[in-house]
Amino acid sequence: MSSSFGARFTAALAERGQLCVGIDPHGSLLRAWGYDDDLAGLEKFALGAVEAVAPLCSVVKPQSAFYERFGSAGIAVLERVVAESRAAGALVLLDVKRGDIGSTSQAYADAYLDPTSPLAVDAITVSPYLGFGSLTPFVDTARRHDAGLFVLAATSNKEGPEVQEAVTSEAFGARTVSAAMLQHLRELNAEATPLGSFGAVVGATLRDASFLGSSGTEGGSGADLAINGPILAPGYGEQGGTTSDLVRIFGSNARHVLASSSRGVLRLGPDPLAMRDAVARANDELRELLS
Ligand SMILES: O=C(O)c1cc(=O)[nH]c(=O)n1[C@@H]1O[C@H](COP(=O)(O)O)[C@@H](O)[C@H]1O
Repeated sequence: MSSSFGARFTAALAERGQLCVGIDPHGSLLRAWGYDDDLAGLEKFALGAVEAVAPLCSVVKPQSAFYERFGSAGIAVLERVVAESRAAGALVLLDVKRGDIGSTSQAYADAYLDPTSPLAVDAITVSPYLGFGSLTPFVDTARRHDAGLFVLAATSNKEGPEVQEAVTSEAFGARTVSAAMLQHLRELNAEATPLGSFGAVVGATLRDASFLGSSGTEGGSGADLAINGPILAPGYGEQGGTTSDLVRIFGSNARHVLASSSRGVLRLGPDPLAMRDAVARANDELRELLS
């Protein structure tokens, strides 16, 4: 790879738009497409979705668990999803939400970020809740191989605030956990051009983004989300997040936001034209309102 993930991300969004489609083979969706919820169904569903949307999308995001449930044969399908998405010109963000003690994190980083690995992708999601420093092997490996990370900062689910809005002790800055994660990312991305490679996950569903502020009680969209890095906004579509929510939450940083929708697009299949049409319309709306 010749350029950093941040540079590839920036170019991909400029060329193809800000919608990411999640390739999440839910059993219920396989059945809705007329397939059995088995390995053959998984393969037809996942590769059909990739064939329909990957040529149009800047980024596709397969969620590993939906493939893992079929064991090694499911992982083999995931490998094909990765290869065929890349062949269609999309970046691949593998959603695995990994995070462990440092030495184990290194093994995860080798599995997903080293280009010689069978499951190597452009970027992965990681969880910082063993402490941001436990992600150091991911950061170093990503730098070495021009890959990217998306760190869970403020997730789209309603249970997240118990952990993410908690306020750290004075020793760690007396700010919300989410604000602390964003600060770490800001430091990792400092001075990168055109954009750093270390992204944040911030849900498109947040009703109040003020807890992302450095004080924990004020702030909000503008300065606090200026991490000079990519932002993944899941929860767009099926979970209720809209383009106007992205404008409200991300303010002037909205141009670095990748809005992610899985079921909202996939449930329009198996007709490829219906899925492509939904991607094109969402990208038009995002382009109009976010840039
Ligand atoms: O990291 C993620 O992708 C993620 C983070 C988050 O805060 N919320 C969230 O929904 N996700 C993932 O985004 C996808 C959302 O799917 P839909 O609700 O069907 O659009 C799923 O693959 C989730 O695992």
